[in-house]
Formats: sequence, C-alpha cells, structure tokens
Amino acid sequence: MTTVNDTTLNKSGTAPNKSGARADRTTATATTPAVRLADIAVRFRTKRKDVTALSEVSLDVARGEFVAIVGPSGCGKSTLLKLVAGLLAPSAGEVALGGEPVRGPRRDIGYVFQRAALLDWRSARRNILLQAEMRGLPAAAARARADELIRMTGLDGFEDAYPHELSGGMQQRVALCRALLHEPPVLLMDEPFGALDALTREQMNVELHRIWRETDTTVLLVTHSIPEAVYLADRVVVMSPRPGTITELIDVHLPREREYAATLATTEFHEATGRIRELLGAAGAHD
Ligand SMILES: Nc1ncnc2c1ncn2[C@@H]1O[C@H](COP(=O)(O)OP(=O)(O)OP(=O)(O)O)[C@@H](O)[C@H]1O
Repeated sequence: MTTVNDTTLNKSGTAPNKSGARADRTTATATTPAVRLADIAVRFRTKRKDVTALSEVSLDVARGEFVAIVGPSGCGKSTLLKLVAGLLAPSAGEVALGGEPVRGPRRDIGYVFQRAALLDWRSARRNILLQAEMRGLPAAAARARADELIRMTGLDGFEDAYPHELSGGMQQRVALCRALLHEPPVLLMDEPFGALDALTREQMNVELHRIWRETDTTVLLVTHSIPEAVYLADRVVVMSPRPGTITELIDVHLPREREYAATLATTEFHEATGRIRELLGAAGAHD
C-alpha cells in the first residue's frame, strides 16, 4: 500500500498502469488521462441554503485504471460521478474525458446505479439492447455484443427472462451489460451492489473485476464498502465529510488476477483496508 496526498497527485497525476506497476512521472504526464478533474468546486443553491458539495478536488484517472471512491454519506461522491458524466457542471474547475473538456451530458460513458432500473415489460436481452436502440447502433452488431456480454456475466439461459423472474444479482448483471453495450471507454458505478446480499455482492465483485480485466474500460466506482473498494481497485480515493475534498489516495498493490479469499488474506489488503478505516474513523464516518 502506498498513500499519496491529493496535493502531490494534483501536480504529478501519476497512476498505476495495467500491470500494477506505477508509471513513471514523465510517462504519466505525457499520457492523456481518461478522466481529469482539475480544481473542482460544486455549490448547490437551494431556497433554504447554499451547500458546498465538493471543494478543491483534483484527480487524474489513467486509461484502463480502476478507481474506487469512498467517503462519508453526503461528501459528494455521486456529485463527482455526475460531473464526469456531464450531468452537472462544476461551479469552478474543469472536467475532461480523454483530454476533451466535458461541456454537457456525455454519451460515451456507461452508468450503473444502485437500482438496476430495468423495464419490466422487456426481457433481459431487450433491456440490454435498449442502449443500442437509444443510440441508433446497428442492430446486428448490437445483438452480437449483447450475446458476448450475456456470456461474460453468466446470464446465459436467462436472456428471455423478464426482470421479475431474475434475482437482484442477475438484474444488476443486466444493468452492467446495458452499461457496457456501446463499449464505453469510461464506466461510472454508483454503489452498484449496495442492495445485494453479502454473498451475491462478493460474487459480483469477482465478476466485475474479471470483466474489467477482459476489457479496456476505465472504472470509477462509488462504494460504502471498504473491502469492496480495496479488492476491486488500483487506487482508492478517500474523501472527507462535506464539503468533500480528497483526504488521501491509496495505491493498492495487489496482483491483477485476484482470487477472492486469498486476496482478503494478504497483508496488503489488511493494511489498505486498515488505513482507509482509520481515515474515515478520524473523519467521524463509520462506513
Ligand atoms: N441537486 C442538488 N441540490 C441541492 N443539494 C444537492 C443536490 N445534489 C446533491 N446535493 C447535496 O450535495 C451533497 C453531496 O451529495 P452527494 O449525493 O453527492 O453525496 P454522496 O457522497 O454521494 O452521499 P451518499 O453516500 O449518502 O449517497 C449533499 O449534502 C447533498 O444534499
């Protein structure tokens, strides 16, 4: 485990590469990050009060990197994902995807939420294909990609089932397939497994990590589970209570292939989860 404070990262933006080794600083600055948040502030003005949700947040996420975001409730984690998706404009600072400033809703991202939000009257396959219909993608290619994702997520045999015939885990798999159908370079996940039982959640963690390894997707995952963050991520962003700032960035030095039980038994896993707990505990959060 290596910890880097946000001030250091603001300037260097270094990030681990796919092999788990750290890219050297010169290479990292020469490479355009998949996601860049530069000096972000977000203020909400409501009739009753003004809320500063995020303040001085800077973060570079490398292409193909898996970053988990943890922090106390209300510290601005969902707000941060909305900025990347272009669903919200920052009050100050710049957001860029692949070097291009984000100026409005982005179609080239995938988004998975806590609730799968499937259409009840459509089968699993037709829920996945909705993404293609909304984007006007060629039907044959979309069907082939949907079949590939169905296989990758172990949904074979349930393609024609309706949402009420699927378990919570299966519904989230359908939502994941739908989010990946158009092969987005960036996948945003907001507490995607929060409504699942502990065992299904573990299985989904293992599957998500395998799918991420098999694709080149950059992932930003918001989670309240410290073990989930450390098991899945290359780096964990730990946030402070509102106004959310980055308290610390934790590099997770685990091998790319991560067998679940063996990973949880490693010293690296214990050190990283311990450090995050300490930081969140010090901030008064008990996630
Ligand atoms: N549209 C909005 N208008 C006003 N305030 C908002 C709006 N969206 C978010 N907020 C406020 O901004 C802060 C951050 O909200 P956000 O949902 O990003 O937090 P979070 O870290 O994702 O929380 P949780 O972990 O509980 O889901 C909260 O205080 C919230 O009330």
